[in-house]
Amino acid sequence: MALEFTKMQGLGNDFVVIDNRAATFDPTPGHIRWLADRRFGVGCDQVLLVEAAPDDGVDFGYRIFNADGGEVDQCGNGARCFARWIREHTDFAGDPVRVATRAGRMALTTHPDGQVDVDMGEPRFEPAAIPFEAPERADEYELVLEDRTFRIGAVGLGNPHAVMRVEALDRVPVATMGPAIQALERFPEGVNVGFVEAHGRDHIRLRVFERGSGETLACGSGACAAVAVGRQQGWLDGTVTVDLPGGRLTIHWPGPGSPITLTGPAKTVFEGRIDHDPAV
Ligand SMILES: N[C@@H](CCC[C@H](N)C(=O)O)C(=O)O
Repeated sequence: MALEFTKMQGLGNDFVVIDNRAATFDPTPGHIRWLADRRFGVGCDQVLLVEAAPDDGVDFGYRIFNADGGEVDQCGNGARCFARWIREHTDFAGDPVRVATRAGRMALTTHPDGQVDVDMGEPRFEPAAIPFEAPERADEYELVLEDRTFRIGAVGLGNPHAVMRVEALDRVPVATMGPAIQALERFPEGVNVGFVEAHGRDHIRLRVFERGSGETLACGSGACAAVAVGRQQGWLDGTVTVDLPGGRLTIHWPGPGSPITLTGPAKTVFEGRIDHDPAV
């Protein structure tokens, strides 16, 4: 088996994108881990499949796999790359591009300057919708890690997020705290963990330790999660500039009852073809 792919990135969160509209690729977790492997495969944080539309209400289907092989429901930076891939590889001219994911439907709007807007739907704060184990919905929850208590916000963006506000982002041990929070049984489907340093009401710095991929240079749904939690807790406004290690996103959330949108770049790095490793 040989696979044609496009390598793409959104602020350094990188993707192997495969045209699967003809449904010829039925990946196992082993296939995904091989494609995502930076030494034995292509290398990426997530593998994205472009699929045929499952019904008349959308233009395409969109499947997402983390580097560890697990299929997940949402990827904001991936959605921007997905929209750019559609513009570069098909003659589809509809605007926005409407896609179906396991998390629901998304609308993706491409701009001539390379920026893409993603409608990520309404943030969900009910614990069952995240999912997160808590006796009742709250703006803040306490988490105990090795006898220390930390305060987090929890939110669902089609995928689960924990958000911790910190004073000094560069001093946070993201590589150990991220996995420790992910391992808590209170997140039955795992969680993406964001650490946020606020600079006023309209600007934050953010690092995200992603479920299934580790710390990435940027996480679109994580940026939406950080802004949704900050707005819900009352320390952020409705339009926020988010600086991640890989670059800048703009997030807009008017508040409850409205969808949250993210805007940022998406780029093709190269096109390639990889022969199937018979050991996979
Ligand atoms: N990088 C993504 C999120 C990808 C999925 C995530 N790791 C999960 O398991 O939910 C983004 O930009 O949103």
